[in-house]
Amino acid sequence: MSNQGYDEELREERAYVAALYERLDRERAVAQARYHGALGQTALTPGERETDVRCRSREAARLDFADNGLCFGRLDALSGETSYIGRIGLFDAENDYEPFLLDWRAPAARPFYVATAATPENMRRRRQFHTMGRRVLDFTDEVLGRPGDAGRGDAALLAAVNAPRGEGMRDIVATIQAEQDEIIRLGHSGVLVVEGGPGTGKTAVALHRVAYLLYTHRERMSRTGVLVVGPSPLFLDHIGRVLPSLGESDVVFLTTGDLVPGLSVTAEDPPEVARLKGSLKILDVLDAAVADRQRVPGEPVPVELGDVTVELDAGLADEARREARRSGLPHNEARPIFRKHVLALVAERAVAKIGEGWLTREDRGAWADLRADVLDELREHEELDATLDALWPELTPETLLGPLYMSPRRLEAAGADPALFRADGSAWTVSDVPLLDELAGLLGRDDSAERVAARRRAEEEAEYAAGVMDVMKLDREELDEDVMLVAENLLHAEDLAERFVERDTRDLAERAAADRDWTYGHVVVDEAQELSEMDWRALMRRCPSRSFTIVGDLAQRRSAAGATAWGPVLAPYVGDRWQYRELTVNYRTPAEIMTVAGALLAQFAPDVRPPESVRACGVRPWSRRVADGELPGAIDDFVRDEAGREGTSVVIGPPGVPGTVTTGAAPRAGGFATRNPRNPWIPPSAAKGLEFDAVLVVDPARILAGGPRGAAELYVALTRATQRLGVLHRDPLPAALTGLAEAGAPARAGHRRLL
Ligand SMILES: Nc1ncnc2c1ncn2[C@@H]1O[C@H](COP(=O)(O)OP(=O)(O)OP(=O)(O)O)[C@@H](O)[C@H]1O
Repeated sequence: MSNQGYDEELREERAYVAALYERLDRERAVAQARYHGALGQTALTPGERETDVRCRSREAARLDFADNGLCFGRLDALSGETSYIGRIGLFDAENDYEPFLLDWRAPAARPFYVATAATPENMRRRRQFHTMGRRVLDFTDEVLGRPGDAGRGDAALLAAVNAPRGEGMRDIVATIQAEQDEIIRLGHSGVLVVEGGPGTGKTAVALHRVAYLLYTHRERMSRTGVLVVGPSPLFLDHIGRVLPSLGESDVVFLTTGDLVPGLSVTAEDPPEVARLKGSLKILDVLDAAVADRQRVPGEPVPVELGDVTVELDAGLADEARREARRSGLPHNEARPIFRKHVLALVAERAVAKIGEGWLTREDRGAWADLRADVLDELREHEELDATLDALWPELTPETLLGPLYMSPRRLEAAGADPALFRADGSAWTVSDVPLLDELAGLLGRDDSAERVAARRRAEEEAEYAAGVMDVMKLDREELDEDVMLVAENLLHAEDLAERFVERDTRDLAERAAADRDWTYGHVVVDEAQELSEMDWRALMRRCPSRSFTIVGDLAQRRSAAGATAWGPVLAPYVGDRWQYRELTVNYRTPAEIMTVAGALLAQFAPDVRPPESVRACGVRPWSRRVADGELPGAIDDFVRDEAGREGTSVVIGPPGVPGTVTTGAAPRAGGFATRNPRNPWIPPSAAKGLEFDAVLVVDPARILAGGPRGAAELYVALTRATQRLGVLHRDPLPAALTGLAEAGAPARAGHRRLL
């Protein structure tokens, strides 16, 4: 295209995109007006109004988000048809809803992502816009279907992956690659496992798949919501803006430590303990621990009644216990059965003793009367009540698990490994969370008292509503026609009562996160290699439809309880009915850094192929040996150097070093990094899933030696950088890292320019 032709087309594209923004503004004004109208709505019940307001506000927010990069490309078909592709769809209401702009998720937009020179999908040309704010700066074209032409032109992709990183992850709608698009739009509704090395876009793909599923199954998904599970609060924060930027909000973000409502746990157990707790074998321990809390008295317990004293002994309690267990109900729900049986058996003994010499069972009526009297007395018997509580206590997951850990006797009785002992029972760790979740089911809830109270409340409300109806009838003549109609339509006082009951006005994400029994329409599991068998069990419970996108990389696994293969982890829930896809291109780490990380990978996981970097950056990663006393100054140099550059940076050091934050906690300034809060020192575990423009890895040999999965931790640390990697080491450099360029001490006054 000649310069003049290009300029002419650019002018036309700018005009078209400007017109799209005008249309967007008009739609926004309408959405805003609808939102304000919903707020002022008086004809609806409070619950209906709340729903209406939420729906309108979501629509307004969706249009607001679309403002940023509204239209990013254009497709020209062989047929001569032209489509513009963007974040949302905009349609011509006056012309049969012809699209002005196609939503990236619409089927017709698919060729934009997958068409290549070799398989043009009936397309002639793909055009990508480079925009700033609302303005199209320029565009690049690819002519499709001409043999010999290069594949997809990567100018837009390279610009995106080279751009300095800012606050958190960005969406990739403008540059989704064909191998990613195939996964995002995959029709399979069951379990999908996506594996790929560091930086291959697993997280990005999983999040865009969520947006796609919400688009294609909007009705079902927005009722149930989607759960995204990530490795740490820091990671969830990092990815938190991607879905809102795609206009999606019905998504709950949790770590496995947050799965039980009311708890938010980040502490970890030592690897061996985590492995024990993470194995499905722990289920037998939990069963036995619950059974161990259903006891019989060691010595007979005297029960003193007005006329007689009888004994509650082991035989009697055991009979009641067997009866309660036979019910198959969870512990707390079987409790009333146990109590009822003990009372009945004690009452029988008491009646037999009181009636000794004058009353036999043949005198049925008199026996029954006396038994009823004795039962009344037993029900009010406080000491017996306390004994029954001790024999079959009401338990919560916490009051079962905490005392279990604190008692070597209880651990032994439950067949547990003594390594599970801990002095503070309630010092919960992330490995305890699925156990607490399991126990919630095993223990159940004795809600008989609540049910009686709820029935009473419902009766009171119905009574109140009946009173209202009476008043309405009395005032008939004074009511205007509309109200009369409403009144006539009220068939039952119960219906009216229901309208007085306060509606739950929290949005879906809040309701779902607070409800252990909530079941989601789809679950995304990120860094899935870290999850234990027990974590999977807790997650599967939350999605009975087994609709999962699972993304991970077995080579990056650090948890001793994590997965070593996907099949065995999934088999108990879906057999072999799951799909597997692989991502192979690294969009984060430049080739120079990946070569170093790849050498390490070849040592600890020789069968795994490192992903291929999409670009090189022309800068060799470096290393420098420092003495103990030099380390703080060398870190300072890095911090100072990076402070003068655009983008983000981090110092990753071995865990356990003073100033290192613990796994999962938000990074805070600490240790050597105190002088620049932009450069916190975090352990490799906390860096999982994150990325930074520049990374300084400290003491790699100590990271390697730091635990059974030290090599995987170092691999994670090395692959966080998008541009620059430096390594400071006090011990000799691990053999795998000898590919790093050796750097001398920088001149104090200047910047190190090796980076
Ligand atoms: N198609 C794309 N266009 C632009 N950027 C992309 C694309 N795919 C991935 N990226 C970018 O590559 C980086 C790595 O992506 P992501 O974090 O999803 O990788 P990952 O496979 O989850 O990595 P890890 O296993 O290390 O956590 C992100 O900055 C992401 O935005």
